[in-house]
Amino acid sequence: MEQNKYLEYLAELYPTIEKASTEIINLQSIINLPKGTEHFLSDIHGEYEAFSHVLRNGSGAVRKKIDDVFGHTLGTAEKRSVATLIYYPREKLEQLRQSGEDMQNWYRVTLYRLIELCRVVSSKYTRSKVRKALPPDYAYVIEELITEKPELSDKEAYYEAIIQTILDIGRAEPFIIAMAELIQRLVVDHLHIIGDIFDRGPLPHQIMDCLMDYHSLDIQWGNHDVLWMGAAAGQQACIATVIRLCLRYGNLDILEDGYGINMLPLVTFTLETYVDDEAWQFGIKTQQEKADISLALQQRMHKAISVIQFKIEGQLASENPEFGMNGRCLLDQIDYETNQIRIDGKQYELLDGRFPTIDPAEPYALSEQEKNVMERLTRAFKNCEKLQKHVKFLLKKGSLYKVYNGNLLYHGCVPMNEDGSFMEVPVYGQTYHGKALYDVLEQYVRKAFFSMEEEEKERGRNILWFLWSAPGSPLYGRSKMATFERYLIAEKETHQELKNAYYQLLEKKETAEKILKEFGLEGEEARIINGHVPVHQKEGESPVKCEGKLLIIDGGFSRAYHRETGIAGYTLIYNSYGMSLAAHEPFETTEIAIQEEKDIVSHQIAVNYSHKRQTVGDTDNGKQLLKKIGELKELIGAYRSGTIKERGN
Ligand SMILES: O=P(O)(O)OC[C@H]1O[C@](O)(COP(=O)(O)O)[C@@H](O)[C@@H]1O
Ligand SMILES: [Mn+2]
Repeated sequence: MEQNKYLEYLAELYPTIEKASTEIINLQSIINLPKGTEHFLSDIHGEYEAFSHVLRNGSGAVRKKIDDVFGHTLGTAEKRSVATLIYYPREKLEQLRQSGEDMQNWYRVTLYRLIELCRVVSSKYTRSKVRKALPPDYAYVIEELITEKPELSDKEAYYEAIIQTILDIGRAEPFIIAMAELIQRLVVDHLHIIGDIFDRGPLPHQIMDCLMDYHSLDIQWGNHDVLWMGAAAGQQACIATVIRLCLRYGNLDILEDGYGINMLPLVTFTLETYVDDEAWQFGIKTQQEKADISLALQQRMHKAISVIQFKIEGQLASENPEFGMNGRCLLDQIDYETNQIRIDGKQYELLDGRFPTIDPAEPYALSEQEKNVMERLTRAFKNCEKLQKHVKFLLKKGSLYKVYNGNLLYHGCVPMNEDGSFMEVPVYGQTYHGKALYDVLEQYVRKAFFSMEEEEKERGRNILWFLWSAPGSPLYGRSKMATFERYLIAEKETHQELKNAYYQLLEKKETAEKILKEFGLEGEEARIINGHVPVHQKEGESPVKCEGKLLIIDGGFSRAYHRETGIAGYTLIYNSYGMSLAAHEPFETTEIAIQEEKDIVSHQIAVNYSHKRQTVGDTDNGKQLLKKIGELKELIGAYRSGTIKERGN
């Protein structure tokens, strides 16, 4: 009965045997095309320029196409020039014009080369998909140029006539730009962002704008992303932490200029409360003078907001004991007379004991002024249109994990015990592990934004904070976040954030197999793609774990971590021949990338490679299409057997 209803519904869309048959033929031809290229990036951390570069070069995928097409006919330098032109067409054209190049000749040669490339990169897609990707102004001409025309007897003359016209009417440059952008667009079919778009670097808002324009993507939230989502939802510990991190990295511009969130409430409060406090322990990492807020003042604001954060976090940790964050309740362990603190039974000297807003009798209570500051900031975050737009997008395209074409994608870990069993994590009165833990946490994230019940909304907001830094958080996966200790205690032993057992267990293949099974994946080809932890290439660490079943691709975009990792990091490409990791050199600036024609992909590591190309039929989308073909065949059967009548005229 149900099936019949479905066929009736399908009959509305394909009212005749002929229409249903045509659709089957169309779908079948898509299924036989090579699988589209997937591109995986993670841990971008506000580094817009480096991110944008890697997006443009497709982690080496554009260069690979250039090699395929121009193999021995172009030298390395020329290929590099073509690559830079495709990444930065406008800038490259400008540079050439100034260098005194014979432009007419260069236009002609370049147009031929780009057409050649466009033909190859578009051959993987159906005409209709390519058509949708074409820039409207040039759609018709480009389609003419890149489509094979066996019926033409003198193809050369035909193409030459079109190119000559483009040159004659002075449209070579916009045409070159359109072609370059089209190549970029077609080389990567789908993008995966495995978390941590925000914090540390200066331009996360521009990354978000760029992602919002991208043709096809999904996002697995990282702990830094949920932190910003929490702030947007009005969760005050998240708001304080977001501001603290912006101050720590000299990134107030993100808030003030990027999002238009005014820091005046915090500035006035700091000026009144921390007047003669140098706040030495709260230095700014990437020092940026701002016209209106001096470094000295930023440092004090940094202290002011940190103290607010410690207070709010202490309250939350004791109101939610099951979050396992009692270790964050440190303010009541301080002896305010002697400036000592007790942690795990040991006394430590505090590096800074001046806390003008802390009442030792009630150390977690915000002072009246602090309350006022937080109320104003909360309003500003909640009313910030741009931030709300970005977070809506994160909710729409994002999730805590994703199963895509046989791979499992997540930012942090699946919390485990040392014996390899999944860790039970309590969430509001019930415990969960593995996939169920991920699912319940994601539900709460969505409740924070969409629930109609204030209590559930509040729980959801607090889960965003939990996800940021709790030991049971799959996005964080460390025993504690030692923020207080790092600022205020010299002894390094207190700074230790122990990684969840997962990270040790990664050396064994069974770990990955167990996790994949938990998420419904099996077989040789299934893999976990993970972000979050930098790979220490300098010390010989490999991004390939669990005998190839798990790949850690911390993109290492974060400049602050280059010293530690030795290279900028890894990204991943999964095309129809298999998967390969791209290792990146640190990115300097866009200007240098253009001037010196630098690509920053240092080498590629094949993870698995096969000469038999995977087709769309092997992908999730392909399986859907195959299902649809099956249904259409049934529909045709129903037409033929007379159970369903053809309709229309
Ligand atoms: O380098 P910073 O700014 O001190 O940040 C360190 C903090 O960031 C964290 O590493 C979390 O960020 P990641 O998700 O990027 O690892 C914490 O574990 C640590 O306390
Ligand atoms: Mn992270």
